[in-house]
Amino acid sequence: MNIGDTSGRVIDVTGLRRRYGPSGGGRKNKKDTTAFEAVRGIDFSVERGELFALLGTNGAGKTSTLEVLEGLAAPTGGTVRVLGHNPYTERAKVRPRVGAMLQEGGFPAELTVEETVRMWAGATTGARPIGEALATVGMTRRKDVRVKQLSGGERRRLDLATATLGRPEVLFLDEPTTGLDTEARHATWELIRELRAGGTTVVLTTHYLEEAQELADRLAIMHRGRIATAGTVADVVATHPAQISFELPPGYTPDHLPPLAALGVDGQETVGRTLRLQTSDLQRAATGLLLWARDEGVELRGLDARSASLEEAFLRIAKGLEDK
Ligand SMILES: Nc1ncnc2c1ncn2[C@@H]1O[C@H](COP(=O)(O)OP(=O)(O)OP(=O)(O)O)[C@@H](O)[C@H]1O
Repeated sequence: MNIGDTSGRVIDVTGLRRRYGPSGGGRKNKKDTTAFEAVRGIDFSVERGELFALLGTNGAGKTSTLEVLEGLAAPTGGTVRVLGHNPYTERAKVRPRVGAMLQEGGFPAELTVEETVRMWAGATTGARPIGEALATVGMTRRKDVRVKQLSGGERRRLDLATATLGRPEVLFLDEPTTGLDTEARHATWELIRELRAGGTTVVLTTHYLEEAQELADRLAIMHRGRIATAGTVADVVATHPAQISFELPPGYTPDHLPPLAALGVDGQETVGRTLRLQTSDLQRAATGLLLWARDEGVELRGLDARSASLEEAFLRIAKGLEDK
């Protein structure tokens, strides 16, 4: 029995695979006999009202995943449920309840912004008023401009206006702020936060780690078709070491320091006079070093102690997997 979406889980992805080429979908070129598996068995779920971010290197498989969730492509393996339904075979049940902002909106170039939104509203169940849709994305003053005359950032805003027109329960955003200037990016974040506060479940892909850090309740980092790590920002960051760096005092070498392993230091490197220490116990290592410096009566110039950032975690994951 299909019970629809009564639980808190709005999206359920199990063992998802997507292949392009002869035995999958994708390329139309019949001479092309190469197959490529862009998504290689991934699992994740998204709870109602959550914002889930898919991060990853170029070509990691984010868009390929999102297209399956949006019902635009069938998986070549695994199962996907959106609001309790198969988004591909039961598209008619799912489509009215979701909004999608694709990487390329592809609106008719000759229509004005307002005409575009009106046309879209005609095909959207329970569309919000056109004026409101334009106002939310800050496009009211640009309503009479033709699509072909819009800047890249303005097109993204128009994409967002149409994606949110039907007040969707689930919103898919593929790189929503790519090409936006800083102000427009922050305005878009604000809008996404408002939608989320109103109960919309959001899945977004992004290349901006700051965006994921700002918005995501949970995230997954994809690399070459697989999920390398997933969790809250804090979970992902916690699996990577914190760093302490400082200049060695004049006349000192690393050998003068207290035994670093006993302070919880797992790794170290020296660049010129600067020593960089990695630790999974930042407080213990920092306290030990500071006490040592006080007892020695030396100054640790340029002292910097901080947890890993999402960016560092991301780079380590990408690099670590690249090396394998
Ligand atoms: N129609 C297609 N035919 C063949 N290969 C494809 C097709 N579309 C995508 N791919 C390949 O699948 C892989 C994943 O692409 P996808 O667009 O899902 O990655 P992505 O994580 O969204 O990347 P980006 O961040 O660069 O947008 C890439 O190697 C890409 O070249």
